[in-house]
Amino acid sequence: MKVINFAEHQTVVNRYMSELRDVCIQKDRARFRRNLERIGEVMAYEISKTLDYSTKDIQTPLGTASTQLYNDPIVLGTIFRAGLPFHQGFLNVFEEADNAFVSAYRFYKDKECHEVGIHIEYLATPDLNGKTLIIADPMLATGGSMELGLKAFETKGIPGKVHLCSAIASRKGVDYLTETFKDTDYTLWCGAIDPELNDHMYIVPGLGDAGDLAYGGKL
Ligand SMILES: O=c1cc[nH]c(=O)[nH]1
Repeated sequence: MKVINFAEHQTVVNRYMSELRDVCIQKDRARFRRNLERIGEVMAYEISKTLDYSTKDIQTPLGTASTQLYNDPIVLGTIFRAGLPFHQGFLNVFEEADNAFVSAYRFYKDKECHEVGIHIEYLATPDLNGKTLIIADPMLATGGSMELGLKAFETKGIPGKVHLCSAIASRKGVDYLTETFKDTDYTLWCGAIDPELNDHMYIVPGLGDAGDLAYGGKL
């Protein structure tokens, strides 16, 4: 598996990332969602460079223009709920794509929120056989929900190509997925890779709870 870290490059993505993380700016929910969307748009553009293209002739009012168009049948997969605005960014770019959804939530062994696992409940996906699957999961903490989300999707067909996308990943999550998918040609795209996970499996410095920041608190 190949890992791409946008934070290693001097691009506008770093500005979107800093706004997501900034404890004052992130209070503006609409802006928080839009920044996740914008990172999705840039990642989608970068992924478009890896697709398979063929030459097509386009009839204009004045003649014929020859152009390179991609052939990949794209499916955009997302993990509820924080994945939704990130997913929208990919869909803005690959607007003809099919879509797949899975719900994953953490369950805890005690009131102090010590995590024991991730539970998959809802799954809605088209046939994935031979498709180019792009999974949007903005916070890659342990890597568990990305792995389980992919496994859940794979019950509906084996994709030809897989792109795993996160806005912020932890070093531990990246190492876990790199080991788990070491014999694959998957690509993991990260807006940044942060050094730590705290006792509650939140990424540090991270940004907090992406789902709550995008959509408000939950019970
Ligand atoms: O830091 C984290 C980790 C997982 N999910 C989040 O929203 N934040």
